[in-house]
Amino acid sequence: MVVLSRQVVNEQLSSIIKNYKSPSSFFPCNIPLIDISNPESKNQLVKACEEFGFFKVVNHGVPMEFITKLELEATKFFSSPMSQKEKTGPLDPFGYGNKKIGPNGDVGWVEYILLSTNSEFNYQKFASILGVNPKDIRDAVNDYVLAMKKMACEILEMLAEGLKIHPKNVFSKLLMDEKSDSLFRLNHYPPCPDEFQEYNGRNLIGFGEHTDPQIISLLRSNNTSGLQISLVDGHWISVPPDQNSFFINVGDSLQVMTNGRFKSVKHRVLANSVKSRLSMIYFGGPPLSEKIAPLASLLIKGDQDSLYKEFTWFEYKNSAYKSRLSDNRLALFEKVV
Ligand SMILES: C=C1C[C@]23C[C@H]1CC[C@H]2[C@@]12CCC[C@@](C)(C(=O)O1)[C@H]2[C@@H]3C(=O)O
Ligand SMILES: O=C(O)CCC(=O)C(=O)O
Ligand SMILES: [Fe+2]
Repeated sequence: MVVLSRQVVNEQLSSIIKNYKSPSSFFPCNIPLIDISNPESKNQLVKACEEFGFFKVVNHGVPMEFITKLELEATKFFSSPMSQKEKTGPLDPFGYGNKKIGPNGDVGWVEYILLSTNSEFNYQKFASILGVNPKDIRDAVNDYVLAMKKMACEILEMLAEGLKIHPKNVFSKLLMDEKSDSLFRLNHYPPCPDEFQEYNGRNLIGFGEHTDPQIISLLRSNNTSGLQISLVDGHWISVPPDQNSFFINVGDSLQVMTNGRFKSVKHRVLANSVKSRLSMIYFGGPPLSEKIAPLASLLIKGDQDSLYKEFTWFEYKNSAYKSRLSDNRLALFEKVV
């Protein structure tokens, strides 16, 4: 990162700290660990989505080469001068972002690249500014995103089978659709200097608490800690990093499609004082026109009413972009009983 004047940094920090609400407590907890190469793990997957909305996946079959190649390109990008990185922005809504998250005043100790997996993002511009071979970064993102889509679909099909829903592609077809509104994000959390870490005697927020609006998110990070998930009782637990595994979380849309049976997990990232954290996240989303509603088969079986009003992904996304990061975005769409 470029060296900023102390005044600028202090202003940004006090803004980040102002947004910091809940105290950080660390509870030992076993995060579900799932071997997706074993077809028997379907029930475990369902249980993890019901209890936590979060789990760790091993034996994922994603070639290590895809991961390391993208990590290398991302590291090159984030270590280039700020003036160059800023040329790839501003976020519109895709491109480079620094400290500002979303359009409504949220901030964090993070810089990132946000891409649509479909739109023709201008890799050429991106790469020529960096002075790297455009093909390298484009290929690295494409290979990686394709592998994420495949894994996300495998997991969603196992979940449908675990829930005994037919056909098993009810969820995965939304990601397979050529109009699927999926995103890809590279987050870089620079080490946060000690004197700032201890500011107010609290940990600084890298990425504030939120739920992901999409169907499912697949996260891979380097070996730096920081990610925390919130348990139903409101306690935060730290997720030990593991660069060889993937962390999956249920998004708001999947919570709705399962009529609240699966939980969209609240999560956040704390800044680390020593090491930088690099994470790559694939957000699997439906086409804009898709109606997001509980699956009929889940309602009939349980003889239950839908907990949610009807809405399309377009409507939900618009509403999400009007919200603050920590807002309960689904609240607006819950039926009042
Ligand atoms: C305040 C914000 C910032 C949002 C939109 C809105 C509410 C939720 C945020 C996220 C969270 C998940 C990834 C992301 C890309 C998404 O789809 O929703 C984020 C997006 C952004 O970082 O722009
Ligand atoms: O960067 C991370 O580790 C998680 C960030 C996150 O939750 C997000 O971008 O939605
Ligand atoms: Fe997230």
